[in-house]
Amino acid sequence: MTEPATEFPPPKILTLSPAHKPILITQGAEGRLYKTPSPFQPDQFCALKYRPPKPYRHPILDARLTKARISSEAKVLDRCYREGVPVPAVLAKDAAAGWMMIEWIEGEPVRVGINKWLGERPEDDAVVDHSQEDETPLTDLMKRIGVAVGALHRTGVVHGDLTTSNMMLRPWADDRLPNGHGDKAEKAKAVAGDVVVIDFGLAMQSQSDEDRAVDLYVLERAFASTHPRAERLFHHILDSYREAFKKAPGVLHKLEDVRMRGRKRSMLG
Ligand SMILES: Nc1ncnc2c1ncn2[C@@H]1O[C@H](COP(=O)(O)OP(=O)(O)OP(=O)(O)O)[C@@H](O)[C@H]1O
Repeated sequence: MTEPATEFPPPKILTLSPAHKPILITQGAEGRLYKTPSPFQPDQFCALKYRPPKPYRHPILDARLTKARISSEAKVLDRCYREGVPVPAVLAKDAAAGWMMIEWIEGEPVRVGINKWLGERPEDDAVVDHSQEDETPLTDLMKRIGVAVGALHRTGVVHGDLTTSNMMLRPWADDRLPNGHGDKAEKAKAVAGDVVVIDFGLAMQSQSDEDRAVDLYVLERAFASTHPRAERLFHHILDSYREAFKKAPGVLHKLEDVRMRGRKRSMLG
């Protein structure tokens, strides 16, 4: 079998220091993500997002598209970072060469944290008795997600692909972590941490309620299919979004229409 990493060579920037071997983290249809020591602080890591040339595309068109996509993603990230939205900082970029270097976010995707919390529960949430369960750590995480999305929309950015895989849980320092041992404490630790939004490959600048509502709808649908056993808690995300973002009422009103259209579409097949 061909080793995927050798199909396309890594970008030149990653070959300059032979002592630092980049680690290929993911390889998607469009790009690859490497973890590599930061050239600015060698005791820290950074993430290098690379869009290799596509041999099936016309080279001039391909170069233009790659440059535009990297530039646009870096621009949106920069804007969010400057305005205090929790996203990775952009450290360097060479859009023409198809890469940007961003801050490495420690921790796991929110998807993994929520699934650890949910553990081995039956898929049919209705059969579970939640009355005896303290769900505060999980609902607190949902509220942090709503605050992060509210902050994003406040800066005039819509993400385009909000899912719990495109959010990381950056670990808290020990003194902020839930105390104790045993299953309950372990579950609480799984959903602890700051929410950092990643993957702005489909993001755009927009102030429209409709675009923001679609962003929330995408998250709602992704959440329901990734975490069906926590679907009844999704409203906590919307509640905290409403508190975090002044223009939320208009967006949430639009969300009703977007849902309606979604239902009609799925009825028509
Ligand atoms: N800054 C980061 N720090 C740590 N891990 C990251 C970071 N950015 C991305 N990752 C990890 O790499 C994975 C892929 O990253 P990302 O979603 O940005 O790339 P992609 O899906 O290939 O992008 P695109 O959808 O734009 O083609 C993420 O799911 C996450 O696990």
